[in-house]
Amino acid sequence: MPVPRFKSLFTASVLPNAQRLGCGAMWSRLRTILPSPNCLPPRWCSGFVSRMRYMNRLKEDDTACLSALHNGQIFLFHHLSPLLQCTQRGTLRPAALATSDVQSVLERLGSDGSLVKKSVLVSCLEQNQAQFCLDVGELDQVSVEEACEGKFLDLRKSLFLLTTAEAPILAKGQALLRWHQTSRFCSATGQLTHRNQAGSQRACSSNGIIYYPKMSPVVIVLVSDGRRCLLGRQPAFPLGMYSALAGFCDMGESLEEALCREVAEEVGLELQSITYSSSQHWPFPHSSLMLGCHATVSPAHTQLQVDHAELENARWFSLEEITSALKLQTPPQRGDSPALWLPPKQAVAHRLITEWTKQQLLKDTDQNQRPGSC
Ligand SMILES: NC(=O)C1=CN([C@@H]2O[C@H](COP(=O)(O)OP(=O)(O)OC[C@H]3O[C@@H](n4cnc5c(N)ncnc54)[C@H](O)[C@@H]3O)[C@@H](O)[C@H]2O)C=CC1
Ligand SMILES: [Mg+2]
Repeated sequence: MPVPRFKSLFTASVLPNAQRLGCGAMWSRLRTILPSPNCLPPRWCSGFVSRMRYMNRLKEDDTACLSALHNGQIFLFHHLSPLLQCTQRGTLRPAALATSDVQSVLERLGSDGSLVKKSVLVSCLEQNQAQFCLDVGELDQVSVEEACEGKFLDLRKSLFLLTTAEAPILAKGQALLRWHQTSRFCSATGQLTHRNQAGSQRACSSNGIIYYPKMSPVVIVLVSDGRRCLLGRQPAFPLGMYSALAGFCDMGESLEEALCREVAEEVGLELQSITYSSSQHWPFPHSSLMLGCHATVSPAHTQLQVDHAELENARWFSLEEITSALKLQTPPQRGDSPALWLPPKQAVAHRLITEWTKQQLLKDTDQNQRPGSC
């Protein structure tokens, strides 16, 4: 049961006294917890080990990867926007097309057969059927859409709309495709680099230096004062949207140091305790590994000093405001009275907010059940 488990671990990390602590004392109280089971990859189902080892082999063996590509599936992109199809139930899903079908569409549209080889390996289904992503930006967008009965949609919009488990594959595929598009030259020699068949690395054609896809570590934290949680709003966010505070790690920083610095910089608060929740790959603006945490501040020190160069606004939200916002189905439109709109379900920020909400609701239930409470 993820909720009670989260609850016990979370409360274990909250400091018993609401006293302000220096960094030394705080570090000694930091705790790291495992993410709740539903955040773990599905490794309990049979075949996980064999699939992971198969994927690893495909990254090392170009011939095996090419053969896997011929028998695999491809998610198409057009200038980094994924191809989506409409299901019979009217929902959207990423178009996973058989490689042979993609090959015939490309040939019909006048492309030579070599384009398919530019696919990058992203995942593997049961029975070791490999999945790839391919950008067909050099072809006419509408012709590909018609031939594949789908639409290319901006990835950010796609992630808001998709509910399928394939959304992270699109995020990973886009990040990998973008990395290849922007890493064509060796930064040491200026010579062309060439990729392996899986697309998991590139090597300089002159001196053999190997480059791997880059990710930036980003910390994201939901700060609580025990009663309320703190959310911030950047000017570029959609109307009404507030999210957990986030920031890129500086070179040399630990997760905890980055969290404390970001919160101090953006809202002028000092953290008391930090609890790790879960992480997520996030393709924007380039490719980030989001490290999601909960943190507390002393209820006696909650006065915000918002850095308006970074945030348009930041404020404390009550449990009632958050539970109402979690129920909203459609985003506020211009002209509506400003309602709080939360990040999409696929975002780690959403997970942090729902975890905090469950935690607060359990706390309220516990308090109401205590002897003497009315
Ligand atoms: N998945 C989720 O739930 C959420 C994800 N995010 C992501 O977190 C990221 C970081 O949040 P911000 O508040 O924007 O970060 P931030 O508070 O560190 O500010 C961004 C600034 O940091 C600088 N910077 C330092 N290192 C950088 C790097 N490696 N790449 C790009 N800029 C760098 C740039 O000047 C940039 O303008 C955002 O790009 C956003 O996409 C943010 C909120 C929710
Ligand atoms: Mg920030």
